[in-house]
Amino acid sequence: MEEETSKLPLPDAFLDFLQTNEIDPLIYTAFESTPRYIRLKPGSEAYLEEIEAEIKCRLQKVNWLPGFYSLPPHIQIANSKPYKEGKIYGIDAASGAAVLAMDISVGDHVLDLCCAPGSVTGVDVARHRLAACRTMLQKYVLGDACRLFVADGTTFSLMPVRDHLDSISCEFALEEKKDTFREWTSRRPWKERKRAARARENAASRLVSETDHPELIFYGKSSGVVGLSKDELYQTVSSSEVSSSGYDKVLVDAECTHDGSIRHIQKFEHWGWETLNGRVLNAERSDNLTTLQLKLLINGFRLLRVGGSLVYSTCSLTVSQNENVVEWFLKENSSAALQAIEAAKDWPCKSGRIPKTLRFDPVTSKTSGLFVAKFTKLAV
Ligand SMILES: C[S@@+](CC[C@H](N)C(=O)[O-])C[C@H]1O[C@@H](n2cnc3c(N)ncnc32)[C@H](O)[C@@H]1O
Repeated sequence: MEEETSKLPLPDAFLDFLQTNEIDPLIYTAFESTPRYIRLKPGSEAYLEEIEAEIKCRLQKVNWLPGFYSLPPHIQIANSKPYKEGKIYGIDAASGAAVLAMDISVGDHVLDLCCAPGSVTGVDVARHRLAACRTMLQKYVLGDACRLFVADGTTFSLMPVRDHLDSISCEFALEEKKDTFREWTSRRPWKERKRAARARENAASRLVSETDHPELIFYGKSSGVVGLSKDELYQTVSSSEVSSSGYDKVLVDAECTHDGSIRHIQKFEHWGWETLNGRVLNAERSDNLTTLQLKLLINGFRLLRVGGSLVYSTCSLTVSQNENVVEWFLKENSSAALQAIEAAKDWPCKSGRIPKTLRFDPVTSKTSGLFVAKFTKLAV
């Protein structure tokens, strides 16, 4: 069979990076054969034929991932009616698998520590990306139980709003409750907008006061925020309380070099290959990223309740940002254990270098590259 050749003119510096990190450059030859994926919004199944007619292509059901369909990579969906109407999401199947790996049940409190621009309840350090996330929650009418905080995921400390907080609320209720959160509206009162702008200025100039809290840029009607006072929302709990009242599920889809995403690497054709050094290859940036990934994993795990599960993922295929982070984390955390991902039996992926971890890549999986590890928190 004739070997498929890359259409991407990968520069020598990038090929060196791949070689150093033992990544097969072959994956970048698959960019024309890797499909695009969509997820159908639950409840939109009846519109499947209509959607196919609108985007002028047949959707191929992804048998191993419920609700997902593949389509040829050249089909654009962003301007299509079903996308604008919120019937379909553009999301890679590997990212869908990472979410499925969390095994979320109805009623679970889920924390997504690097959420933008995805649409799970969460935290992100980049305000503009989180604002895009808020737009998506509103477009897909998904935000009813969500809260979105602009915050650093390495230090974020807020617990889910649980029943025990309701009992604390009763104490507050005895006093006159001032400054309680009303139903969220995009039209903030002038005073509030002014306060938020001041907080942002302070953060930018690092004059953050000790009362500076993560900025809440959205909350749904059923998120538990409506009726709370600021003190109640921002109260902290002891580490022993976290074991029982922490999050049931945590996703740490960490910032990384994105080298496993062919579509991301393809963008350098427009950005200029010379910018690759600053964005992907720079050794100092890689070291900083590894530190950030570890800190995000440590803090995400700290906020997990005992018995809960945390999924760590990156779209890098380097060992340093994946297996090395996992190994270091396990060595330092006796309450952390890797968990096999039950749903993965039928997934088209490989094992990572550590048993129970998984690797998706364009050649093996026909998806974007993704590393996935799942941990549970043991009582110690
Ligand atoms: C790989 S992306 C997440 C993609 C997202 N899970 C999705 O599916 O759309 C990583 C995100 O981490 C955010 N980020 C970077 N540093 C962070 C930090 N210290 N705390 C929280 N988020 C951070 C970036 O702004 C970026 O949005």
